[in-house]
Amino acid sequence: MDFEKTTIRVGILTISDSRTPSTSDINSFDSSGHNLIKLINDSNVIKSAKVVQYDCVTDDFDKIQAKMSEWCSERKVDVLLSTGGTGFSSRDVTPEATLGLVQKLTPGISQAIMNESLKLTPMAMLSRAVSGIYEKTLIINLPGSAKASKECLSVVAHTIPHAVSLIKDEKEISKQFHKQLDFTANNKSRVPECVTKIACRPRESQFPKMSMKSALNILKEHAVLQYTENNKIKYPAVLIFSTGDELISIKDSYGDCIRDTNSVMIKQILEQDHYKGQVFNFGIVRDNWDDLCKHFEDAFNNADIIITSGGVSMGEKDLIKHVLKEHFKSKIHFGRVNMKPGMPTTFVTLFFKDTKKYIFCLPGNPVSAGVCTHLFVLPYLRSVSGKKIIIHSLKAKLTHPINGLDIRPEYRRALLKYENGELYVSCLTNHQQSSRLLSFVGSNCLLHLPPSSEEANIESSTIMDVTLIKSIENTYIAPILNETNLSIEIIKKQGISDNIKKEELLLFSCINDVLHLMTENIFEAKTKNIPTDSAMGYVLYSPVYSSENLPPFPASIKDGYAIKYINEDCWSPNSNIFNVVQVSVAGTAPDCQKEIKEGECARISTGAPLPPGANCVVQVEDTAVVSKSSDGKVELAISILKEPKLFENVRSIGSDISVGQHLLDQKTVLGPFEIALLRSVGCENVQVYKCPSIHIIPCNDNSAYAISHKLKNMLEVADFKGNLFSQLLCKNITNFSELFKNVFDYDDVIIICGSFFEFCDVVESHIHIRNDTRKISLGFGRMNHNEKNVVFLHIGICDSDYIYNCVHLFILPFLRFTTGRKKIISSIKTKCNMTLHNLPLDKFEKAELDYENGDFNVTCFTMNRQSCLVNIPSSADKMNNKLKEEKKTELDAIVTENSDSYFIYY
Ligand SMILES: Nc1nc2c(c(=O)[nH]1)N[C@H]1C(S)=C(S)[C@@H](COP(=O)(O)OP(=O)(O)OC[C@H]3O[C@@H](n4cnc5c(N)ncnc54)[C@H](O)[C@@H]3O)O[C@H]1N2
Ligand code: MOO
Repeated sequence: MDFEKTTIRVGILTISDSRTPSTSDINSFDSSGHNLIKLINDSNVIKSAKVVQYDCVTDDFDKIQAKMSEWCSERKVDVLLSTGGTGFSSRDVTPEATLGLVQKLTPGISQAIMNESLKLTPMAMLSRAVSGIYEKTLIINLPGSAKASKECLSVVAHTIPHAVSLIKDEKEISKQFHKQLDFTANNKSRVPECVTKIACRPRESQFPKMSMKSALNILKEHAVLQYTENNKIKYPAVLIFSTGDELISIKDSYGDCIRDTNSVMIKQILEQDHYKGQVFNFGIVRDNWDDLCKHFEDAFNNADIIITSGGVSMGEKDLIKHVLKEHFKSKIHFGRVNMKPGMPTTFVTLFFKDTKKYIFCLPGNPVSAGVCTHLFVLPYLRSVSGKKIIIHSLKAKLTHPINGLDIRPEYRRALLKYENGELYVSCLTNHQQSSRLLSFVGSNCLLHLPPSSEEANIESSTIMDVTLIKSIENTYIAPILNETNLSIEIIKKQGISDNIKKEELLLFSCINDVLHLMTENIFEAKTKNIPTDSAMGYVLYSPVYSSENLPPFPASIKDGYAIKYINEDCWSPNSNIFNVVQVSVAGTAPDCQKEIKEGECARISTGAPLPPGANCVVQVEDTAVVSKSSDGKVELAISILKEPKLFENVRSIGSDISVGQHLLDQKTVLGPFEIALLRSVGCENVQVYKCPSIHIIPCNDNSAYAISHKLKNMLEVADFKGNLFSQLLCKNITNFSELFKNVFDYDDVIIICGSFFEFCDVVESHIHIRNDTRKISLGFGRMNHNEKNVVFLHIGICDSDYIYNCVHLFILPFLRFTTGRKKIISSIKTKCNMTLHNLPLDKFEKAELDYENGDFNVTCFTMNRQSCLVNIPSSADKMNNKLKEEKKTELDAIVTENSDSYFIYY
C-alpha cells in the first residue's frame, strides 16, 4: 500500500546580528542558512521536504517571535529550523523566544541532538537549543555554525516526516496505510447480492447518460462557499485515491506491470491550478468491498471532497458506486455522463458524522481521469475557492475540417495557438484512446466536439469551444511594441557579442536582444537529475524514450467476455452460445491463463489480460445469461446478441506505448500528464534544467531594502522554483567582491538593489538600459568567479512601477530562459474596455485582463487584480487619438500574473 506523503514545507530562519550585514562585515554571508537550504532542497536530507521560506533576523526576541509566529500561524511551514542564537552570550535569545511561543515541548528531539553532538565535541554542551510545537508546526533550534547545524539536522532529519504527519493528525491515516492488506473479501455477508451473484448482475448500466450541461449544473448547485471564523474562504480538504487490483505503486514496480499514474496526476492537476486547500493522496486501494468501505471511512474522517479513480464501469470488481450506495447510503447525483472520454464519471454526496461529503468517482482510464479532473473537478474547486472564472473555455478557429464524429460529445486533445491576435485550434493526429496518456503530448487544450447525431462533420474555420489544460507556448511580443522607442545606454561592453551597437533601439528588438545577450553570452544552463514525481514545472533536458510496452499484454477495453471468434460468414444471434470457462479480472497474471477454445469464453474486465486463444471481447451489454449454477450465483454459459468483430475491444501489446518509442522531446515543460506518462513506463528520474540560485542584495540606501523586499515577493508569486535568498541592507561597502565572495560561490544570479556605484567595477561586462517615461532601468553584467559565470542584475533607486516593469519585461523572462523554457514573455492583443480621455502617453500601464465572448479585454486604472501591462503608445502614434475616442481599441498587453483567466501557465 502506498501512502504518498505530501511535501513537507520547511522554513529556515537565520538568527544572527552578524549574518545580517548592516555593517560591512566580511563574515556576513549566511553560510549556515544557505547550507541548510542546499541540504534540504538539493541533497534531500529530509524525505519529501522543500524549503519554502527563508529569512534572516537579528538576535532580537520580538523579531524572532514575530517571524516564527507569522510562519506558523499562517501555516506557511510544517517545520521551522532556526539557526543561531542558542549560545551563552547576552544577545543569544533564540531558545527563550521559542519557548515563549511553543504550545508543546518536544524534549526528545533536543536531547537526541545533544547526545549525538556530545559524541563529536564537548563544546556541544554550550548549546541551549530547544524544540517544540506551535500550532501545526515543529520548531527546532539548531546552532549557528554551518558545520554544527548540518550535524544536528542530520541527527533528526529521518524522524521529521513522521513527526510532521503526527502533528498534522495524519496518524490514523498513516497507521491504516501501513497495514498489510488482505486482498480477498472474506466477509461476503455484508456485500449485496447484486455484487456476489455474478449471474444476476445487470446487463445494462442503471445510470442514464446525463448531458454535460446537466452534470455541470448539478455540480454548481453543490458548490457552496464556506467561511472560517474570521470570514475568510475555507478551502475544503481533498483526498484522492486510485482503485484497482492490478495497480502497483511506482516504487514497488518492475517491468511489465500497470503502475498507478492517476492519484499523483490528479493531485498535480489541482496543484497546477493553484488549489489552495490541503490535498492528500492515499495511493492505491484494492477492489474489495471491505477495503473500499474502510478507506472511504478514513477518507471521510480526513477530508470533505474525495476523488477516486477506477472501478466505476460494468465489471464484477467495479464496486465504487455499490459501496457508496449500499454501505454509506449516499445519493448518486449522476453515474454516467454522455461524453468521450469519461463516460462512467460519477458524482455522489452523503452525510458522514453530520458533515456533507462530496465524492467525484472518475473512470480509471488515465486519459479519462485526467480529462474529467479538468472538466468536473477543477470547475467545482474553483467555485468553492471563490474564483471568478469557473469553467474556462475559449473560442478558437478550427484550422482544418473534421469528419467522423463520435456518437458521444467528445473532448479531443488538441493544440491551441495564438497568432496575429487570433486563437486557432488543430486536432492532433495521434491515437486518442482513453488509456493512452501519450495522446496528451503536444496538446494544450480539449476541443469540444458535438456528437455525430448533431453534425455530420465540421468545416474548417468554424469557431469552436476549447478548454485549456496547459499554457499556450507560442505567445510572443506583439508587433506594435516594435513601434515603441526605447533608448538603450551601453555603459561598458566586454566579451559580449556585437549584436547590440545602436544607441537607440526599438523596444521589441531591445528586449529580444537583451535577453539573447544575457542568456547566450552570460548564462550557462545547468541540469540536474530529479525524481519524476517532483519534476512539475521543470523543463526536460533531453528526450525520453520508453523501455517498456504498454499494455505489457493484450488487454480488454471493456467489461464483457473474451471469445475465440472464427465464424465470420455464418454468425447468427441464436447460434452463439459460449461456455464461461474462466475469469480474467484486472490483476490476473497473464501467464496463468488457459487457452480459450472455440465455443468457450472468459469473463473479462476492463484492463484485464486477454487469455491465449481469444481474439475479441464482447461487452457485457451485448450478452445474455443462458445457463446458471444451481444456486443461481454463477453463470455457466452466455449468448452473444450482436455480431462480434475480430480484435474488437482489445488493446494489443504496446499499442499505447512500445519499447523504444519516443515519449517526450527535450525542452518539454513537465506537467501532470507528462509526469504520468513517464511514471506509467517506470521512469523514476529525469534530467531537467536546474533553476538558478538567486541572491538579492540591497545596498547603501534605506529604500533599497524596501525594493529588495518587493522584488523578492514578486519572484515568489511568480512560482520561481530556484533558491531565493535576500540580505538585510548592506551599508558603506568598501570591498564588495571580497565581502560577497561566499555568495558568488553559492549563487548564480545576484540582484543588487539601490545606489551601488561600484557596480561597473564589480562586473566584467555591463549593459544598462534606461527609459524614464516608460519606467525601465536595469543594469546587467557578468563576472567570472572561480571558473563559474555569475550574472549580476542591478535595479537602482526607483519606485515600484520601475520594479514591476523590469521584473516582467526582463528579469522573469531571463530567469525562465535559464530554466529551459521556450516561452518567455506572453503578450496578447486586447480590446480596451473604456475610452481614455486624459490618457497618459507613451507608457506601460498596469491593467486587469479579462476574457469574455471570445475577446481579451483590458480595464486600465483599476485597483482590482492587475494582471497585465498594457502598452500605451506615444503621442506620435495615431493609435492614441483612436484610443481617446473609441472604446474597444486594440492594445497590446504583456501578461504579468497567472490570473484566473488561466492563460499563462508556465
Ligand atoms: N461493458 C462495459 N465496459 C466498459 C464500459 C461500458 O460502458 N461497458 N465503459 C468503458 C469506459 S468508457 C471506461 S472509461 C472504462 C472505465 O472503467 P473503470 O472506471 O471501471 O476503471 P477500471 O476498470 O478500474 O480501469 C480502466 C483501465 O484503466 C487502468 N487504470 C485504472 N486505474 C489506473 C491508475 N490509477 N493508473 C493507471 N491505470 C489505471 C486499468 O488498468 C484499466 O486498464 O470502462 C470501460 N469499460
Ligand atoms: O469514456 Mo471512456 O473514458 O471512453 O474511456
